[in-house]
Amino acid sequence: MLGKRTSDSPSGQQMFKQTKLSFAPPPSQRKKEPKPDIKPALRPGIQNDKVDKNASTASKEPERTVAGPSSNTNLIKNTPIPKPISTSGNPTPSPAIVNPNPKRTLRVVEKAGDLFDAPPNTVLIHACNTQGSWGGGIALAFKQRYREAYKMYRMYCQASGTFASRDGDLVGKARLIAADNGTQHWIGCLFTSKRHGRARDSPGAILAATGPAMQDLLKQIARYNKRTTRPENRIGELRMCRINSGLFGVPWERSKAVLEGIEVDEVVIEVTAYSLD
Ligand SMILES: Nc1ncnc2c1ncn2[C@@H]1O[C@H](COP(=O)(O)OP(=O)(O)OC[C@H]2O[C@H](OP(=O)(O)O)[C@H](O)[C@@H]2O)[C@@H](O)[C@H]1O
Repeated sequence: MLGKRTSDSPSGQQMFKQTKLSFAPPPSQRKKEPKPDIKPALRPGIQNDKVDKNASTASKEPERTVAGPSSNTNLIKNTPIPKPISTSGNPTPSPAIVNPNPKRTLRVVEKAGDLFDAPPNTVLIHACNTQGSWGGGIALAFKQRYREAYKMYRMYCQASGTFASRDGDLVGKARLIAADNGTQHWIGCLFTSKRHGRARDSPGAILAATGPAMQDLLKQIARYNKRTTRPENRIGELRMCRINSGLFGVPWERSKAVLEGIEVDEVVIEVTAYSLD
C-alpha cells in the first residue's frame, strides 16, 4: 500500500489519504535536512544526551546524518474506519456489525524474497539478543552488510548494561539504527531474547517480548518520521524476516500472531515478512 504524507503534521483526513508517491527529486536537486545533525545519534552514552541518560531503559530514534538518495516510499497510513454497514429496513444495525471504535492492528503481509533486496528508506527488522552479538543466522548477514550499524547495536547493548551477562533490561525494547553503507536502509533491532544460543530465552518469553519490542520500534519510526521535514528522508516501508523462527526456535506463526495483535492508533503500519523459501 502506498501513502504520502501531505504535510509535516498531517491531521484529520490527511492522515488517511492514500496516494502513490512520486516526490523523489533527481539527485542533483536533493536537499539535505535543514539542520543536519552531524552527530551519529546512535551512539548511546557518547554523543546523544537523551540516549545517554536513558540508554538502559529507553530507545531513542536516530537522526540520519546525511540526506541520501530518495525513493518512493510506502509508509502505511491509517486506513479509514469503515463506515457502518447499513442494512435496509434495520436502522439499528447489530453491534457485531457496527463497531464505532474498531481495534486497529498491525498488518503482516508475507512475501517470498530476500529481505535485503529493499528500496531506500526501508526498515529491515530482525530479532536480536541483548548481548551485542549478531553471530549467526540473518543477524550475521546484517553484520556483514552493515558494519557500522552492528557497532552501534553492540555499543548500545554495552551502554545499556546488558553486556557481560549483567541483567538486561532491553528485552521487549527496540533500536532503530541508520544503515551506514549507502543503502539508505534502516535496521530495526527487536530485542526479543536476552541471550542467544542455548541460553536464549524460552519461546514463551521471546513471544512475550516480541509485541512490546515491535511497539517500541513503531514508536521510534513514527517519531522519526514526524520530525523529519523532507519526505524523501522519511521511512517508508517496514520489512522483516520471519523473526524468532530460526536460531531462536519459535515457530513463525506464533510470532506472526503476536505481531498481528499489536494495536496501532495514529498510524497503522503494515509490515512485510520476507522469507527465502
Ligand atoms: N536474506 C534473508 N531474507 C529473508 N529471510 C531470511 C534471510 N536470511 C535468513 N532468513 C530467515 O530469517 C529467519 C530468522 O532466522 P534467524 O535464525 O536468523 O533469526 P532468529 O530471529 O530466529 O534468531 C535471532 C538470533 O539469531 C542471531 O544469531 P546469534 O544468536 O547471535 O548467533 C541473532 O543474533 C539472534 O540472537 C529465518 O526464517 C531465516 O530463514
